Amino acid sequence: MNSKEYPKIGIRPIIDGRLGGVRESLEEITMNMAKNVADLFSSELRYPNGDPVNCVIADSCIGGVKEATNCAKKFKKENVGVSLSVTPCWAYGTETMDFDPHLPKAIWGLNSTQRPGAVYLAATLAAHNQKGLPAFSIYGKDVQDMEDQSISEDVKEKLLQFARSGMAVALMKGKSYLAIGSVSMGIVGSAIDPDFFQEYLGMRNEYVDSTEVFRRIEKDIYDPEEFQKALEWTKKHCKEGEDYNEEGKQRSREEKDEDWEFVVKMTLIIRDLMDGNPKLKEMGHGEEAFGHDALVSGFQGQRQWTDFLPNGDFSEAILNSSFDWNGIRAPYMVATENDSLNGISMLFNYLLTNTAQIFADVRTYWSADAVKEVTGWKPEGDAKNGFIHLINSGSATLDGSGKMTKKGESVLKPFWEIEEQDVKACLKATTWYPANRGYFRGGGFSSKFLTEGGMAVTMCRINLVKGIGPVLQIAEGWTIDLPEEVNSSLDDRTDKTWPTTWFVPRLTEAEAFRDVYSVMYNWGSNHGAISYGHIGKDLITMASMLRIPVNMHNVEAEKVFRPSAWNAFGMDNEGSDFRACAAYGPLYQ
Ligand SMILES: C[C@H](O)[C@@H](O)[C@@H](O)C(=O)CO
Ligand SMILES: [Mn+2]
Repeated sequence: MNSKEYPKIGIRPIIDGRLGGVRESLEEITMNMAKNVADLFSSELRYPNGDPVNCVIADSCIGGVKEATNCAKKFKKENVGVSLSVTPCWAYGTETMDFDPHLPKAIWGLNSTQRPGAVYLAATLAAHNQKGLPAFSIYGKDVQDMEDQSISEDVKEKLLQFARSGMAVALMKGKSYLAIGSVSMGIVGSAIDPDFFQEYLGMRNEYVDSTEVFRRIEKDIYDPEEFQKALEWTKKHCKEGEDYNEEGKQRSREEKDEDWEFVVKMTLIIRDLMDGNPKLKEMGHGEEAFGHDALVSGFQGQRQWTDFLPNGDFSEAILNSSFDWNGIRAPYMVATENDSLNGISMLFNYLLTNTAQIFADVRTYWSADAVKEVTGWKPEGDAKNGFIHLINSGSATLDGSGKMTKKGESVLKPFWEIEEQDVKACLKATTWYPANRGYFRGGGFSSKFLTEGGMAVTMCRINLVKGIGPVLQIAEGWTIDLPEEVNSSLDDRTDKTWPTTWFVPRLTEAEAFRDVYSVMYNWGSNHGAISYGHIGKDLITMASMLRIPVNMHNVEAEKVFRPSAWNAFGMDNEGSDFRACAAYGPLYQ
């Protein structure tokens, strides 16, 4: 996507409008605050295509309503999706405030006592709160001279947390979730709730029956040259594993070769359904060339498709990875089992980090005693309190093997930081086993890797709860390594042809994080979306922008950053989150 098409961050320099000395003395300082923040955002934040985030500054400082409305017009024209007001001085709250009900907004009032920047901040936040337009408050801890135009570390952190989360909100607006197929095995997340998408995320829902994938395979509605290139790459880099199906259930070599061709075609077609492909227009398929403008999709697969056709695991895994036959590229967000709520959870993580995502069943809690009982090994170190087995066939990115490195550490990274050796290492760590024919009667292949331990990760999940609406749950923690024989023993008890991640959440005093068992027990669904890094604070900030309450998290209290209005809903932060979200209702209602 061309970065000009992405939403921008709008910056509003707010000034005391009194001419005859006051305003004149502040013009340069105020405009410089805006320019410095714009430089910060463009240097620190990237769009999903890797380009620096674009900022738009109002044409003039805003001292009154006329300049405020001029700025609003400019922001609309420039596709501004996030709004930040900055000021070193007093100004007139309701005359200068940002009135747009859909723009995530914040105000930075400089803590410099020569002029009352903090007073403007408080006065205007009061206006925002009274008018039901919640805004984030940014105010530095230490007084700085007005002439000191640097951005202190604590202010920088808040500005970036706000901007990352606001940009994620803006990037979702107007884009689609594409459901390919419908409900998978009674998984309620694959029964799309269009009101959630429309009212909370500002997103559209697109639907195609799975037969559309089949039609395009049958009618060769995909790029034949790319198919050949993709098949060659797949044969060379995607090593097939042993067939663990019992004798009578194994597909012949010929059938497996046909399956490889089939799943490669599925991959091209699912991508084209999401993004479109101009090549299809050249081939005379003008309508198919458009695609469905989907930022995220879900493939039902089970059961009707997989009961007679090769499964979607190859397609989901490759599309979720940051590379394919065309080289290193941004990952696609594709949910297996068409679990749209886990697809959105993956999308939240992705838009906040620009890294590929692991889709997993939250499959098993292993207590230390149970591990000792089964393997003879008494868990120690990070595993001593037990751990959770995250595993699902299909949508786990191959980046999730943790074979990419940065300064010698296992990481997942934005595609523009990935190097060829990272790709090779991930492919080498992945084996593609013939699909379990008990589950996948139609055959296909499942990706298998074991995630490297020692990575900070965050698992999240959106759940829809009758009477509340959407709630978000978040568990920060780490991946862990188990001794080889312990890993094999536990993994072999499950589905050894699927990707495995051993996960330990950070434990806290909170009930749901009292121990590892409680995290599993309180998880609201069979699935979770796992991102590299501890990104819980950004998820919490973003959720508050969307008015989605967070029902469970283990993020340190000092990192929780929500609109100032939330404070008015009580002193218990987590309870006030629910009360505020209920009071404001969905962002796009
Ligand atoms: C193959 C199996 O049906 C799996 O798809 C099943 O265990 C799930 O992943 C359920 O979420
Ligand atoms: Mn699953």
